[in-house]
Amino acid sequence: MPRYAQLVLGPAGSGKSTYCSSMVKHGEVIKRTINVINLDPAAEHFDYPIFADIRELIEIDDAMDDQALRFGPNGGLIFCMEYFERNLDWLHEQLGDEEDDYFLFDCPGQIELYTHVPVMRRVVEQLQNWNFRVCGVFLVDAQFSVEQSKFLSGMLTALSSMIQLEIPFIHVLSKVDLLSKRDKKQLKKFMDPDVYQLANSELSNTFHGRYSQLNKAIASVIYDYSLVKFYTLDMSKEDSITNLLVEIDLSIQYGEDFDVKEPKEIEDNKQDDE
Ligand SMILES: Nc1nc2c(ncn2[C@@H]2O[C@H](COP(=O)(O)OP(=O)(O)OP(=O)(O)O)[C@@H](O)[C@H]2O)c(=O)[nH]1
Ligand SMILES: [Mg+2]
Repeated sequence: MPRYAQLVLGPAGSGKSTYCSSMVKHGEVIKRTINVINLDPAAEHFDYPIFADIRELIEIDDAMDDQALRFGPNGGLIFCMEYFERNLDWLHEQLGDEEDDYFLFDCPGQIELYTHVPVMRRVVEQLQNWNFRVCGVFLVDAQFSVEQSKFLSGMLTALSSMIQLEIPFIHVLSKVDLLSKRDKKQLKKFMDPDVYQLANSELSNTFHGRYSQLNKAIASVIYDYSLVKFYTLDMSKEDSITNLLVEIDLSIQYGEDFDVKEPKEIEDNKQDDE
């Protein structure tokens, strides 16, 4: 039987840890045990119970305080993640070997880890070798996505991570509860976007004329892949989390291998007949 994992990715502050905590709470409501593993060596506070924590293996201060290494925060993070990559046995041990387990990996916010450093790719490959079905949940703060050019930029980052990791991706615009009515309306237009139309809608004075050519060229890359579609997430609404989890479950075929359980009444009737 497979196990399931969501890699929770996205830029710094996009709401990854908050998402993990909300998913754990939602899991309690729907009677699904969801375990969270912290993969951020620089993380400090958690609102969720930690199943395993990379900081037990290595933490950011180990790389920054070491007199021989003397890394800053970003170099230190890459060093820690490369150390983690060389010690994936630690992760294997933490994961144990229960069937049907469901894990969320709360990842660091440094975007280069998904776009061009191979660490996360190796983690994905290893999880797949351990019989995990893995999907990426890529969060982008909705507040930075209500302008066309910023939305395109978010899409591009998501797309390059998706290409690098080669797993099903669910793209999420987070923190929708913080948007004004007007911004929510604007965002709706982007949800299943015609990217050409998006790029064309920039203003057309001289600067914007050239800028819009660039946006159009970028839009055509996204359109050619036709892979990036965003879902919105409003943590204040249970439906929003429910709908998102349905999409994620579909992407990793969660539950497809479960035994079909008969409704309790049918089982009780059967027992009565015997
Ligand atoms: N209103 C609102 N605030 C949110 C939401 N998600 C996250 N936040 C807030 O945004 C800030 C950053 O959230 P985190 O969950 O720590 O973001 P992160 O992506 O884990 O950040 P890093 O791990 O530092 O990259 C916190 O102050 C959260 O309370 C949301 O859906 N709604
Ligand atoms: Mg976090």
